[in-house]
Amino acid sequence: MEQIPFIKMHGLGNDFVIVDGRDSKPDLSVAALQAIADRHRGVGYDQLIVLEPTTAQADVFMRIYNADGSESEACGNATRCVVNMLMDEMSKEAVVVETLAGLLAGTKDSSGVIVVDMGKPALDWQQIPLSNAQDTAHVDLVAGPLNDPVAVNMGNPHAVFFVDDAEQINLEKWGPILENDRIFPERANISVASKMPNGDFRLRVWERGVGITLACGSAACATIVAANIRGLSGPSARLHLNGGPLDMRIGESGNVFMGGAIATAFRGYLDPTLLRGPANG
Ligand SMILES: N[C@H](CCC[C@H](N)C(=O)O)C(=O)O
Repeated sequence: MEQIPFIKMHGLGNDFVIVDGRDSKPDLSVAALQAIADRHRGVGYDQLIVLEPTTAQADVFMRIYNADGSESEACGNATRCVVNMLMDEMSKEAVVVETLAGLLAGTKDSSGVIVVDMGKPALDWQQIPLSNAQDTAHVDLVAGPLNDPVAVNMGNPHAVFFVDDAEQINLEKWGPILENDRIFPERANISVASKMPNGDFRLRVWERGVGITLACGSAACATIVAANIRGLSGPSARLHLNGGPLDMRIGESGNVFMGGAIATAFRGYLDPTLLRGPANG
């Protein structure tokens, strides 16, 4: 029976099963991805990451699956985990990760924090994508207490709603409704953000294909971009996610940089029964 080794890492509790497919690519069906994601019967993850060989000017290609088995183009927290892993493995000071969204460079800052360059946001309505022509700085979308989001593509689609108090929003209710709104033909990651008295932001995220997570790096990128567009912040801010803080900065080039904690939780093997899909009962 095939034994697939994995490493479990997380960025602020946004957790990843990372499989090294650089020598041989694992064959993971949607059923297997969902079975592995099950936190009771499987391993549990927000995203499953497969490292693959790269042909570009990069050190690795990173494929990203959500817990529902769908594929995503970008994942900020997993990029930081993979950068850290490859810096150790390759004894490099900086690592370039290729994703469906492009090449992302990561390195360690002077205090040991992994910082990745998440690239430039895309802000045209076709690039989000939205289903019709809209000003992405003020999207015509309402759900309960939420309205007037900023839409940002950071490789993947995001909608950011600024509210008085993000804690008060019933994200379990409105997240899935907005994720699947017809205005988002590829669905979207849904963020609610509120500015704190000290100029930081509180950010809660309903992730496309997952649900509420403890942190979402690409949503943090979308939020600093959205806050900057709305004049709510300058080019940098600290965002407080459920799992902890991310330090965000829009560089002079327009690229978005993100730094924060990551950790390795454990290593193991995917049980072959999981690879066949969900167990009965
Ligand atoms: N947790 C990830 C985002 C996953 C995005 C995914 N949910 C999607 O775009 O479908 C992050 O740190 O950026």
